[in-house]
Amino acid sequence: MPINAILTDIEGTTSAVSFVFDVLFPYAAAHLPDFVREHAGEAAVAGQLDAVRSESGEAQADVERCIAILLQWLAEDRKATPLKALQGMVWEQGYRAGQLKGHVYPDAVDALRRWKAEGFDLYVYSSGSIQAQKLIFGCSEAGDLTPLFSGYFDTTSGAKREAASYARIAEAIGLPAQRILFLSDVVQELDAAREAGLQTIGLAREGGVLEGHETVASFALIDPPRA
Ligand SMILES: CSCCC(=O)C(=O)COP(=O)(O)O
Ligand SMILES: [Mg+2]
Repeated sequence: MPINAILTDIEGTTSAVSFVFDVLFPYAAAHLPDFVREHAGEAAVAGQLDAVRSESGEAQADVERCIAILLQWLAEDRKATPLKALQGMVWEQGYRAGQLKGHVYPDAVDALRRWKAEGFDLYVYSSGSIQAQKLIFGCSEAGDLTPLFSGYFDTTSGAKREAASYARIAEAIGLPAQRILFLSDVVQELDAAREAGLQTIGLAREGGVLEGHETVASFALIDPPRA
């Protein structure tokens, strides 16, 4: 079945896991506490702190307690939407200051450019917030890659291991699910996407197989089904 659109994960797929774990997460851990203290009175941050209170079940948590909860979630790599939103805000400062540059594998850059030129519509689905997605591609080592993408999806569309999230995304894209190819390095995400009807290819950059899915080590080896 030919596809019209490609939906890609970021961490472990277009970009190195080590960039997220060794650069982005430590940057957030170092700067998030002061960022939250400085901006806690502003609506965008205050709203996320309310979401932290709600998701943690600690309705009375003050700003310092919210920071402690956020740092705990960060250490656990919990894909909590308020943490992800605040990380995006903190990383924005790092990218704007030139302290961060987004890592995107050269094979991913080449393939995304080629697929876009061929007429495929490209989308991103990551647990990182949409702001964080635009930053990693917009301030990447390969320059501004955001003109390649037609849309971005994050955990506000649902969790990445749930089929309903992919059904929601297909509806938002406006294509039948089977016309969308999803790329990821996590088998549970590929399983969920397939359950929703999307086509799937796994990325195993260190080699190996993502059980039940066609698996490649590089975007250079992906040949999207064409009409
Ligand atoms: C948008 S870059 C930061 C990635 C991130 O915060 C994360 O949790 C990775 O999630 P993914 O769904 O891309 O594996
Ligand atoms: Mg991933």
